[in-house]
Amino acid sequence: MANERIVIALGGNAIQSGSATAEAQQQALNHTAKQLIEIIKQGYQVAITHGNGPQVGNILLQQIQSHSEQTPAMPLDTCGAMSQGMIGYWLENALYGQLHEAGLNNQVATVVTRVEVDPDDKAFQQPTKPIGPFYSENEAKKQMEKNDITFKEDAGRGWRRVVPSPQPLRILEHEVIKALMDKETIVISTGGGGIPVYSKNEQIIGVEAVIDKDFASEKLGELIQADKLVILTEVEHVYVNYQKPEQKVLEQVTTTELRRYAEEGQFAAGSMLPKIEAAITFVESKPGRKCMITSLSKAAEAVGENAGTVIQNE
Ligand SMILES: Nc1ncnc2c1ncn2[C@@H]1O[C@H](COP(=O)(O)OP(=O)(O)O)[C@@H](O)[C@H]1O
Ligand SMILES: NC(=O)OP(=O)(O)O
Repeated sequence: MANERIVIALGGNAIQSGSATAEAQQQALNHTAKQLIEIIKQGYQVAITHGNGPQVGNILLQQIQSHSEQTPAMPLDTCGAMSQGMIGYWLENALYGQLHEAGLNNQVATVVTRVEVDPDDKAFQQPTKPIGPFYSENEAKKQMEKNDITFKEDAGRGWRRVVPSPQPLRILEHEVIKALMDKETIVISTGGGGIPVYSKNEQIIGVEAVIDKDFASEKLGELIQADKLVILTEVEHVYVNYQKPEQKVLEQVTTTELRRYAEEGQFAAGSMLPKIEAAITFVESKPGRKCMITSLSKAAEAVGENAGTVIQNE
């Protein structure tokens, strides 16, 4: 519906669906932009957020591999900022072409976004967020012995480096994002969950972590007074008994039902569970708010509640 404000959170496959080359990722984003245009055409004010797990991990690895006195390695928060700039740049280019083709004249802007976290968040004691490439168990264990870093198995897909993932508390740039949206600008922000920072003695200090982009997108949705949060991922729907013979699709579901399913352990930690938690928090933050979880190809239909899993209050 025209003039409704939505946050669209792009999952990993919207950016990298195969090779990690710049060319391949830009190609994936061209396809993504095409789908996003179908939503923009409907007249929504759109804020786009995105993940950065593969990209920030690769940037960090490049820092470590080419570290020297002349080319010192950058810390993880700075790598997060680099990933926001890189993906934002690619997506701006992709949207520019697609907007032009559709005869739309919206401006697009990427906002480097800092997100405040608690430096004492218990997440710093236990890294959980997978980033970068996948390794065999052997290779991961060798690297763990050599360096002071942690690897974990990631959803049956291989081993990945894990880093702390604190909760987002406040988005420092949310007023800027809102002001740009008021002027019909399509805003790309809060990339990779935002750059984790904390404040001390009036100073902003970056911390080495990667925030979950679904939690940060939810926070953004509340702060910019969005009507809908649209979480795009690989699957068209959320399911109960996922990948079991008795798998059941969820089309329209209330937060009460979702909470019950979550308690039953229906949603995998680190993949679907954060999306479910973000959806519940967003929908319950204000009457009338809705969240859709679906695939990129169903995004435009899901916004109109004609596809995907639609989560709402009773
Ligand atoms: N109950 C469930 N219903 C649907 N998908 C699920 C469920 N539990 C786990 N998943 C998995 O979660 C994945 C989405 O998480 P992930 O790949 O981490 O997200 P992102 O797209 O943000 O990178 C889906 O592709 C699916 O494989
Ligand atoms: N930061 C973040 O949540 O990235 P992914 O969605 O790519 O894991």
